[in-house]
Amino acid sequence: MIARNPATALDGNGLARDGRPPLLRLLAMARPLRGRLLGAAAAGAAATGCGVALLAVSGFLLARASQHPSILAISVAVVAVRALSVGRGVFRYLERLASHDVAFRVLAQVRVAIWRRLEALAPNGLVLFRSGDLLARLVSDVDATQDLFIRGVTPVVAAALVGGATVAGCLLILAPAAAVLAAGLLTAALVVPLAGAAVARKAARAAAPARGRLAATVTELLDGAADLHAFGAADAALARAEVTDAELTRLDGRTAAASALGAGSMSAITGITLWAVLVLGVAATGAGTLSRVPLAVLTLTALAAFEAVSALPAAAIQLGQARVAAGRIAAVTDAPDPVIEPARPRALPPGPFAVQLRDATVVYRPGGPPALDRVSLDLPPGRRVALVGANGAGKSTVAAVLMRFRELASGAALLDGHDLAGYAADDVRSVIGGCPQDPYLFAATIRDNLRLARPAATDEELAAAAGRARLLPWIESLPQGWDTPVGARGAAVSGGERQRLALARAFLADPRLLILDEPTSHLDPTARRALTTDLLHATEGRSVLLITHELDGLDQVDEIVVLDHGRIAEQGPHQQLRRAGGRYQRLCEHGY
Ligand SMILES: Nc1ncnc2c1ncn2[C@@H]1O[C@H](COP(=O)(O)OP(=O)(O)OP(=O)(O)O)[C@@H](O)[C@H]1O
Repeated sequence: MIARNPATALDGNGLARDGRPPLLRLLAMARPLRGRLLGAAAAGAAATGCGVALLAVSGFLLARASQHPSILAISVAVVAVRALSVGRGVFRYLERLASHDVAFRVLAQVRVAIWRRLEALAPNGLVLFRSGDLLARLVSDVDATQDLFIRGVTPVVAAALVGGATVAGCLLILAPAAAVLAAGLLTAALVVPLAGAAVARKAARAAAPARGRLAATVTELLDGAADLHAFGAADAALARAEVTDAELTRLDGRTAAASALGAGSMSAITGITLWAVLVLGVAATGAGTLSRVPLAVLTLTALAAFEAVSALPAAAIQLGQARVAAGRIAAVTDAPDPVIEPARPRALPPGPFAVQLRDATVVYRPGGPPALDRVSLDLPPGRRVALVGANGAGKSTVAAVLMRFRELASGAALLDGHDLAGYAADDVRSVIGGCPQDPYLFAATIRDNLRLARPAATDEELAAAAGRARLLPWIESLPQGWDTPVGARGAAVSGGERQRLALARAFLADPRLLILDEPTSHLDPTARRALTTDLLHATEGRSVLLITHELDGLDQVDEIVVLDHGRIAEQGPHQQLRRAGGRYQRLCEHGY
């Protein structure tokens, strides 16, 4: 029989959207690990029980020893003290081991679930989140939810079992004292934690978003450092980060005050209860209904009983924070799908295919103007089409639709005559893709950045792709050649080299329909013309959609489509549009 690995046996869909509160959904993820969680609770209760029993037996031993009995009369108690001391340590260790094991396994699953969701949402579904805030959700919010398993389950079970058993034990010694102890324990276990959580609730609700804001602000400060310095805006941006930091410190201060209040109230309730138990016990001893040894046992047992509930006020506050964190995680996992995956995806056609848009309409904001308004476009195999138009005309939106990053509001997108939405998004992106408008270079070597497109690419294939992007002589001239690091976001290479690296990456991926979204942006006019000439040369005979503001060289493409405010203003070959007296002619002659 194959052993089931509890980590992989977890319910990976536990985070899926449903009607339950986010914290309960997290708890449900631990369902396959409930045996461990129960074991942790049992071990926690045993450890706390050993602690209470240890003090009770010690009380008995001390009081009985003062009466100078024979060693035989106390030998059982001596052995019990040793066993309970060892037992307390061993059970506490087992409890920590099991509860942390459950917590970390669930946390790992939550992180994977969030990451999968981020993958599905990127890039269009993530525009509502700041990247630093997403990082805070992925790291600190997920960390905060571990308290659900470590402090939210075991201490509560231990407090209920051990508190109840202790009161029952005391009932056998002195009923009124047991009643007082029960009242003290209930106040400490319910009133103090609930009051502490209520005081900290507002701070807990505000602290996690503030932590996300601070992470986002710091990330943006680092990413935009050069621009902030260039515009003399660094001090103002730093001041904004300091305001968020001060707010977070104030909120953490409130949480700490609530914790301190809880700890102080706990000590006060313990002292008052103990004093009352002692008064009742001494009175009973004076009345002759209680002897001295049970009095010592009763008093020390009452003192030890509070150990069972001492962790609850802090646990209640931390559970409040875990609840907020779980809500922030759910906001990511519940974010609406930018595209709907088909239940039974269609297989991709084996050979060349045509791609078409039919009256395609895209609306980004409900009620807002369409970014694409009934656009129809034909991209037959082997045809090179250029998409031109002013900023905001909708060119990148066409690319987003074709790569299944964006759903249509109406109309159709077809691949090989079938609805694009019937294919799995990943399948579509394996055959339609290329170079995004703002390509990302990782802080890795040139080789690794290119291999991103095809991890198994051989050195010859890498060299061929780099050659097509006219990069090879430059790479070979570098002292470290292919192993040259490009820096974070390609900061250690020039804008033109960055563009060509992105282009080489697109050539290496070699999708059947190559979409190049402004591959010459950020370049000077000479470099722009050179790169356009190179890429038109390198893509001869292939299916290409070239989105560009660079009109030089467009006489080489088969068709030019001019977009204006989301609509096709005109389309046709360069020679025809160049003298048609329309938008394209104006763009060529006046640049607007
Ligand atoms: N994620 C988004 N959310 C809301 N509106 C968006 C989003 N992306 C684009 N838009 C809007 O849709 C319209 C078309 O944008 P798009 O990026 O397709 O234009 P473009 O022609 O590629 O522009 P550019 O030449 O500047 O890259 C613009 O008005 C833009 O503000």
